[in-house]
Amino acid sequence: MAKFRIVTPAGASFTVAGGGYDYEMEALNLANIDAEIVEAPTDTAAFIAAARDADAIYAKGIPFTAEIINALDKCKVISLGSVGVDSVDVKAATARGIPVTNVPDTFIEEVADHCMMLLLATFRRTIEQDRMVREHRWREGRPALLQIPRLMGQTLGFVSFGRVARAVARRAKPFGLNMIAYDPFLDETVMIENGVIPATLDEVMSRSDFVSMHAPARPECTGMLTERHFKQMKPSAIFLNVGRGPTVDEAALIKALEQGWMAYAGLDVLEVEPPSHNNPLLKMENVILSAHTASASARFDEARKRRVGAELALVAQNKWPMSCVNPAVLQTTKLQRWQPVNLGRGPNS
Ligand SMILES: NC(=O)c1ccc[n+]([C@@H]2O[C@H](COP(=O)([O-])OP(=O)(O)OC[C@H]3O[C@@H](n4cnc5c(N)ncnc54)[C@H](O)[C@@H]3O)[C@@H](O)[C@H]2O)c1
Ligand SMILES: O=C(O)[C@H](O)COP(=O)(O)O
Repeated sequence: MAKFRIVTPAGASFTVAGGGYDYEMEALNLANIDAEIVEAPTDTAAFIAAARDADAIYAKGIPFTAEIINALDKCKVISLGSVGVDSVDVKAATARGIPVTNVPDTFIEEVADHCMMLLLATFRRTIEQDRMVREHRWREGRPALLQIPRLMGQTLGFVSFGRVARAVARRAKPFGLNMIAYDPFLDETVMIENGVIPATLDEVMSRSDFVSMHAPARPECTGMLTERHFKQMKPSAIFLNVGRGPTVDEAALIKALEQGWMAYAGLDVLEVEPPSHNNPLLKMENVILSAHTASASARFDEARKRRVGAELALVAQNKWPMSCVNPAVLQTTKLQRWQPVNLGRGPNS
């Protein structure tokens, strides 16, 4: 019998250490799948030539456009090792009846930790304090620090209240933060059960001391927060983003920080990554940045690779994958439903 052929872009290994160990292949081997993972050139034409007869695509490194997806003759699944599915044209995959999988549960806790780190570091002015000591300006900045309010009783507002935001809310609760959230696709009872009061987007922007952005990079969320929204913020408020850069109009965010419409920002994600040398955010004192590394931990690389391997193994056995972002297509594939079934994050991810 022919091997189950998985095609992936060459050299697109993940940046955080996995020791180069083939966890995906181990997962496939454990399921007794006779599979091969073939690395294909990243140039579109060459990739298509190599991937045309693939049984599965392991998507990473390059954008999976409609051009690539429409050229796949017998692909049964496109699997991603990330939560965000913005690198795949899911609409095109759905039109071709190809399920797209992601890794929704593997590193939520790390991202939530990172968000809390940015919240505390921006609020308590960690970078300035560190610099003050190293530059022998012991307690020089103290008058400014004495303006910092008490964290307890401040309001944390979430834009989108998915898995990461809920994990942040669990961490923020013992700090005594009041919490509100805007999420048009989520049942309000989920917010209430998580200690968060449902609100409109305008209320989140205007009432929060921290606005934490978690919207997915769906086309309708691109540039979702604009100048109008930033103008609504309290001048003392802090903006956090561990979601996706393009969900924010970055020029408007820069203007807001320059004009004092808000006080500070903590950003793990940017509109263009890595940023250009002349991105003004890189020079701003009231910004803390990280390099889209919120998910990084010793566990994350292994966990997401094992999960990708498990999804590919299921499809190789003609079974439904566990986390499908376009679950409607499963009904039309030849893949079999099995128990327990988790339809994943559904159409709003
Ligand atoms: N910085 C990182 O390393 C990192 C790590 C993980 C996830 N992410 C990003 O964070 C995003 C959120 O992750 P998650 O695990 O919480 O996702 P999730 O799918 O659990 O939650 C997404 C939420 O967004 C809501 N939503 C959908 N469309 C919306 C809209 N138009 N307006 C407002 N809300 C809308 C959904 O109802 C859902 O509750 C991901 O899409 C991913 O891009 C970044
Ligand atoms: O969406 C995610 O899972 C994180 O942002 C990490 O994604 P990446 O590995 O594609 O950067």
